[in-house]
Amino acid sequence: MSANNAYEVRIKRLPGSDNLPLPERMSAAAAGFDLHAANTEPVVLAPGERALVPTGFALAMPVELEAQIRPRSGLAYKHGITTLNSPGTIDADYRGEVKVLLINHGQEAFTVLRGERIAQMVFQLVPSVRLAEVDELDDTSRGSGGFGHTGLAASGQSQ
Ligand SMILES: O=c1ccn([C@H]2C[C@H](O)[C@@H](COP(=O)(O)OP(=O)(O)OP(=O)(O)O)O2)c(=O)[nH]1
Ligand SMILES: [Mg+2]
Repeated sequence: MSANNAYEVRIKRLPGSDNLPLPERMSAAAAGFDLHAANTEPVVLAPGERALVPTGFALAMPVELEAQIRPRSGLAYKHGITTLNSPGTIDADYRGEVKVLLINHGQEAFTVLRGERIAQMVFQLVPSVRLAEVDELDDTSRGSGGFGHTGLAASGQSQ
């Protein structure tokens, strides 16, 4: 953390993206930085189609962080445009261009124009974890029940 209590994430504009805004928070306490599309030509997504849209930047963040690429609800609600691999994962050691995998779940074709805010990037802490292999796991009341298991005994129907 830096002096003002913020993690410093380095961001580098890639060639050709000088005139694009960097990712930006649209309100003071927004969780996400909106990402601008860096495609030079319009990208047309027919219903059901997907495309990897460039953003024009690369990152170097502290190892304890990841960045998640999440959909914008407005695009999802109005046009059925979302991120296919939601949330996308940007690893701390990734130095390539951040890209957004969009899919059109709507009924109409959608055109992605350069500069448009297509998704948002949320930074998250990733705890340091080490897997320890064992022969037996401790018991719990849930045990191996899952996938709608709770409530089955009472109603005969999962919820
Ligand atoms: O929405 C995304 C998801 C991933 N990436 C980049 C950053 C990430 O660090 C890398 C790998 O992503 P992921 O681990 O999700 O993909 P993979 O299919 O497992 O590829 P790899 O074998 O390269 O890890 O691709 C993006 O730019 N946008
Ligand atoms: Mg991977």
